[in-house]
Amino acid sequence: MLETRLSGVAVSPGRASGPVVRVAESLAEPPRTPAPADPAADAARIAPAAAAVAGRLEKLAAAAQGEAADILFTTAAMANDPGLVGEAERLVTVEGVPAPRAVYEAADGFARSLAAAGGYLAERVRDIQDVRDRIVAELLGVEPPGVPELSSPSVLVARDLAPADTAGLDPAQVLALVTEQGGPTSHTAILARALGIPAVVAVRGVLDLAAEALVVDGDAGTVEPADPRAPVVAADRRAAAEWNGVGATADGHGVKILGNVGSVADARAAAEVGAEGVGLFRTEFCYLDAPSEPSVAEQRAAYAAVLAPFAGKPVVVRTLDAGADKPLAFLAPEPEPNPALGVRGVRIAFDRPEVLDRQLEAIAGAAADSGAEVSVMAPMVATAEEAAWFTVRARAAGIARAGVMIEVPAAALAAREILEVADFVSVGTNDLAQYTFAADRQLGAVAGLNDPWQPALLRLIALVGDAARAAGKPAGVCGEAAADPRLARVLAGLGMTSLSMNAAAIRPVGAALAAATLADCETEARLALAA
Ligand SMILES: C=C(OP(=O)(O)O)C(=O)O
Ligand SMILES: [Mg+2]
Repeated sequence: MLETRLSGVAVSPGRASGPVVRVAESLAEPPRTPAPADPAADAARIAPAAAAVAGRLEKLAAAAQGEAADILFTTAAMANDPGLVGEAERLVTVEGVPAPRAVYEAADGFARSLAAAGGYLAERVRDIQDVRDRIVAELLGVEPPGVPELSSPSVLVARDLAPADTAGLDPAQVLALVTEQGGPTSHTAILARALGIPAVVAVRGVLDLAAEALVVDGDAGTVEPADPRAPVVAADRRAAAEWNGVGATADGHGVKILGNVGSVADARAAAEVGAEGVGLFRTEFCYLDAPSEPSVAEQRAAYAAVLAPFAGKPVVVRTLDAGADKPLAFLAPEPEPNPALGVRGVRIAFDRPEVLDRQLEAIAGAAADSGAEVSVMAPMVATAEEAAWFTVRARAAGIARAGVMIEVPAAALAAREILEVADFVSVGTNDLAQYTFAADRQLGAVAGLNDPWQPALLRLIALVGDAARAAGKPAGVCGEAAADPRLARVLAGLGMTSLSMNAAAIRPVGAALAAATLADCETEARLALAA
């Protein structure tokens, strides 16, 4: 066991320790060559590999409960499907394809048929891909990729995790999350915070650490080996700060304290700790796994459920921000060399306005159903023309208040013109930092640049604050910068009128603002701008 303490970037608070479970690397597509020397013998390996995978899944299913058990039993049955095994064997014996590749191709054929069938069957595509990867891994004698089923509370260690994997984690079983890559504003980090799982990202060398157990400090950003025999320690997830629930400075200057949400659980958590509304509802988080576009009725019901805890309160619903690190299967663009600079966010809507119009219709319906005071905003707007295009469409859908996010430097520089057409703006500091510093928010190696205290970023936010004051319209921050209690005061000093954050940050940020006057905030802002 190495006696090393490793450092990374703390992204989700809390301290926890326990046994390590590693997330296996994703498998490369198996090659079609060389052809097997003895096709009959190679084909004969497939059925036992499939049976072994099915057996393990059945064992997990027997230990699980409810929906998880049903899903595992169904997946086990897929692994043993004679159609799948038979087609893979045929590819080996008739076409001379090596067994791992044959399983890969046979499963993909099934996946395509399921996708074409649509509806419930299309939702099984991921399951068949999971089965495919497990059988291929079995044939290759390696660990299957993805997050393993956890039978007891564990610390997960991964190179990186997809947002869909993180969203599916069970906070009762995942004590903490450590990744070797990833940045503080990556969506995996955001989801870990929302789930209340302590997390440290960009921990160089953690994959080489041979420790059986780890202590993870999500406040200090450190990871160190623990005694594997020591009892498991789960983080205390209660927010401690005192706050009276009214977003304001000590001298009564109002700054709304709002929640960032992506699910019903997030919305309930934000309402419980006293969020005054929602400043960012990431609608795409509802559909990270969806194989096809949800209908208007489905979207309306999903959004209404998230809005329900905020009846009578302001809620900002962001239209789908698909692309880059949040791919949605039904809005996949043509392959691009630089997805973060490509067709993502509102840019997808320019090509496919009907998808946006259906979403706006669903949002208007959900507003009526829930009684929340709903506004909409568009992600990744770059110019005032784009802002005008969006607000016209939103109003045509019957949504009275329409704003845009400021997350591209060009939009911060054009904030005055944008506020001539939009009712409000909200600064997405995660992307604004990424694009200002040309530093990928998912990359641990450049995490230092994606630091919202950087004066260059704060100067852009100051421009937005000035434009909002001049226009007499609201400007908020809904990026992760708003969740830092000290930075929250700086943002208020720069003219931001609302701050939106994960549930765990609401009380500490509310308390930090209440402890300073507006003049204090402005002084802190001046110091930070000049740092
Ligand atoms: C809030 C933001 O949007 P997201 O993190 O979802 O990209 C942001 O970019 O700061
Ligand atoms: Mg963004």
